[in-house]
Amino acid sequence: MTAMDAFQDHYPDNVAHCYGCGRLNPHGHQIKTIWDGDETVTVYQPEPFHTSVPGFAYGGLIASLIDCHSTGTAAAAMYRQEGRDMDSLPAFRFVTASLHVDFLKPTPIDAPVEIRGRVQEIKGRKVVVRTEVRSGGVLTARGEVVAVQMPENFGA
Ligand SMILES: CCCCCCCC(=O)SCCNC(=O)CCNC(=O)[C@H](O)C(C)(C)COP(=O)(O)OP(=O)(O)OC[C@H]1O[C@@H](n2cnc3c(N)ncnc32)[C@H](O)[C@@H]1OP(=O)(O)O
Repeated sequence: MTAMDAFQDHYPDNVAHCYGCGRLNPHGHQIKTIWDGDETVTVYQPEPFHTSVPGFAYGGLIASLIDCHSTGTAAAAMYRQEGRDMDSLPAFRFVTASLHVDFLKPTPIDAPVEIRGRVQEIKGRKVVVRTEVRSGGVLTARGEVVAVQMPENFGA
């Protein structure tokens, strides 16, 4: 994997349909996340239809970006910890067990949103990721996600 490869570009097809991060979902956000040193970065341009109060992004969009940025970060961190390429098998795929968001300021809709994440903890199948959301360099939201490796029998 090169520095500019997005984590989501390596998701196996059968788990690449997520509304937030699946590259195979034409209606979804299709976010792209990369490493920047020990941090992970996603940059996303909201669309006009993501409006909450006119001029500002809907909080659910911000939560969704934090969510999928963090599950992607969790997977990438596990590969990194094991010194494995993201295309190697078995694949690490994470789902959200817990999503916490603090909305600090309104997030403008007409500028790119930058989400930066850091891994706080890796324990067994669990990865805790903390994120900060900025627009124009201004911190507008913080998030914390508990991501858990998707069980074989997910949904059973
Ligand atoms: C795969 C590519 C798509 C990417 C998806 C993008 C994000 C999504 O929208 S995913 C969809 C939304 N999420 C879901 O539907 C998940 C539904 N929940 C589940 O399936 C299960 O509860 C699941 C898998 C999260 C955890 O269940 P299970 O595998 O039995 O976990 P379990 O063994 O109990 O716990 C593992 C660890 O996680 C912790 N944990 C589990 N649930 C939570 C929670 N809600 N809050 C905090 N911690 C939790 C446990 O405490 C444990 O930690 P520790 O080892 O420190 O004790």
